[in-house]
Amino acid sequence: MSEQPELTVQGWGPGSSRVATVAEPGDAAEGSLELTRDPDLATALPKAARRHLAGELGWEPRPTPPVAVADIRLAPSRLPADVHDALVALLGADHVRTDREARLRRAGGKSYLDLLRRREGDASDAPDAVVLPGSTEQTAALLALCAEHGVVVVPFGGGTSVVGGLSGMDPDDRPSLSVDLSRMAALTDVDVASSLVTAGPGMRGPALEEALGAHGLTLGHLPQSWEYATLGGYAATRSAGQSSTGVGRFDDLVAGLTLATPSGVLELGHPPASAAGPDLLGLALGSEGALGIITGLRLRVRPAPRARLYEGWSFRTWADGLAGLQRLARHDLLPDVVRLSDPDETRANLLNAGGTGARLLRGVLRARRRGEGCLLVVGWEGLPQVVRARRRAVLAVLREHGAARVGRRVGESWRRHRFAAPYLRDRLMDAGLLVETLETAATWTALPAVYDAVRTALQRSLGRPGKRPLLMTHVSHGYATGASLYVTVLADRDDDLPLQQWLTAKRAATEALLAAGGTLTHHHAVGADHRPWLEREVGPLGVEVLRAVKARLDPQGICNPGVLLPD
Ligand SMILES: Cc1cc2nc3c(=O)[nH]c(=O)nc-3n(C[C@H](O)[C@H](O)[C@H](O)COP(=O)(O)OP(=O)(O)OC[C@H]3O[C@@H](n4cnc5c(N)ncnc54)[C@H](O)[C@@H]3O)c2cc1C
Repeated sequence: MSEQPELTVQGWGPGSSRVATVAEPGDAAEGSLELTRDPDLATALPKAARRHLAGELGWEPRPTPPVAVADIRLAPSRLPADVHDALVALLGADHVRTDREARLRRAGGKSYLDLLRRREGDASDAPDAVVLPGSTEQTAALLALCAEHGVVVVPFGGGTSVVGGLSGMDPDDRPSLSVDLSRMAALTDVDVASSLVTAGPGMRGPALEEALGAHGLTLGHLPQSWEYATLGGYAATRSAGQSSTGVGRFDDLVAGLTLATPSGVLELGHPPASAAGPDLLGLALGSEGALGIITGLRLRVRPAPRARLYEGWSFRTWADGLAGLQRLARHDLLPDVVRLSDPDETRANLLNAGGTGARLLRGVLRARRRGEGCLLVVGWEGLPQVVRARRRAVLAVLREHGAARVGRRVGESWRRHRFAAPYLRDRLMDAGLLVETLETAATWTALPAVYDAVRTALQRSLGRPGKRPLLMTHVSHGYATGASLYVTVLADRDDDLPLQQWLTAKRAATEALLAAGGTLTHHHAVGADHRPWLEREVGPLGVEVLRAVKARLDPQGICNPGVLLPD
């Protein structure tokens, strides 16, 4: 694995045209996947897809490039000199940075709103300084120092938050530090017999998988942000990956962790299992830096898969697809990867894919006398005989629900391109588009209503005479009790009020999905953006309990005060 570059300030991937080489777990024998960052939309998106988008959205492609990075406005650092000197004494001068580049790179995350701000030249949410502790002890001392001086700390993992988790907002407007965890990024212990490993919070997915590969192990957590996101970030946001239906959400993969807080260090989690009171580990998972900083993780790993099989199926309708998945879920037959696209996403993906693969697929669908329908990608990983047996059990159920098999090429193509979409987003934003995603989860019973409610709300909010949004939805994580819904939204951008346009649409969608029985978030976390609705999910007493825990661990309220808890 080549060294992973830093994310560019205004988009996804590094600034250069060559993007990291991505070797997925188990890829060694087949060679690795290399993503390239297309310089413009014309090469990134096939002509048919551009035409389709323009027709669907009422969008006129137009150049809307970001301002030059050199022109991004950055206020002078407000870090008091005595705190700066104390930090240098604690961490060393190399690990306390107030330079423009360091601060800009840790300004906010990668939501559409974050990118809009950075593209418009606004970095008012940048930290006053960036510090890089190298151990739990240094992190604990750093927190004590910041608590004493009233300096806000915002843990920074990969910087891929899409819910404003790194905005550093503080009601008291105190100076803020971005605590970059990239120095704590090593695999420090491997216990093969117990399927447990210990790793630093700043380790990214590719580095972890490479290190585990040497021991014949894998974690198997593969969110779309896998190239950049970190283990600490996954735990702090309760992330879910593309194989989470099979391997579990990140929550399920954490056996224990170390949480440094201004009041001391907590060691949480006792594998394999414990009944010693309520599980305090659950308090740290999803705490988004508001209770302290995760400085180490014990993770549950598994043997690297010996076989991997991905394939595509086609349902005639969304309802058929949901019914098929529900049936599989109830009988504990769901594959490791399950991704059911609605008709709009299926059509867009077929156009976007272009090339021979997509032509072949369209041919297969025509031959089977179906429209584009709803594409289902399924994948199994593990021992060859187990993969074969699990697959056999699924095929019969899919066929009973009217699904037609469209082949392995489709599944393999999805697998190989599954990290590419964020690169395309930059190009779409360059051409005047609003591009954002949102997600929720609901029981199988409520899922159809949640789907309809979100679509209606977004269509109403973003529709204008001659213009309408394109809403592409998929189910990506299945449970016995329900599934997640993930919506990609494209619309012609309002060039005058772009932030307002999305804030209004997002508010409408959130109200609609909550009213229909969806959860506030399935895997992106609360951050700053979802804070106003947390009480709707956990109740007023639930918010009070969280506040009480925060008051005990962080009495000065310096730990990421802008996230999780409502004002
Ligand atoms: C293109 C794209 C695709 C994405 N795909 C997925 C996906 O498939 N699945 C998914 O779940 N999410 C996805 N996300 C969201 C994001 O990647 C996840 O939330 C991820 O877990 C964040 O990890 P990070 O290391 O980048 O954390 P950051 O963005 O750096 O931080 C996220 C939050 O956690 C806090 N934090 C970070 N590290 C620590 C720590 N060590 N201790 C305490 N708090 C900490 C931060 O302060 C912040 O509030 C995607 C985002 C993008 C931009």
